[in-house]
Amino acid sequence: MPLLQINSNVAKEKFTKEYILNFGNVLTKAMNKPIDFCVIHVLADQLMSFGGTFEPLAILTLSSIGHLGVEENKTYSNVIMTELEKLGISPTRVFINFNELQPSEVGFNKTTIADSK
Ligand SMILES: O=C(O)c1cc2cc(O)c(O)cc2[nH]1
Repeated sequence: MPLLQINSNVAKEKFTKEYILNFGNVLTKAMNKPIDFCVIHVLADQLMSFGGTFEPLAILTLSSIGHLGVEENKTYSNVIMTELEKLGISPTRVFINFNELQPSEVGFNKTTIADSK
């Protein structure tokens, strides 16, 4: 659990392995899910503008089987944007799309998560 995709115009060098691993630990703790199936995919150095400027920004998708919701997503938004602030990305220049998935909608190990639990 879960899949966090980060698209950003910030330099790839800023997304160190240590930073990414810590991000996963902080996020999975907040989501109360094990880190076992957690994937963090960073697409850095992207050519992106926001509001007519090229100041640091990030657009994210958080996909998860369960554990998302109206109140929960506010907490995850806080946690995620706090981590991104460490790289100089203002919370006013971040959007997160929350994507709730069914176990049958995620393929894994030649079947789906629905069958592998
Ligand atoms: O919630 C999970 O455990 C979960 C969903 C999901 C979707 C995905 O595309 C992945 O690569 C990992 C993953 N984990």
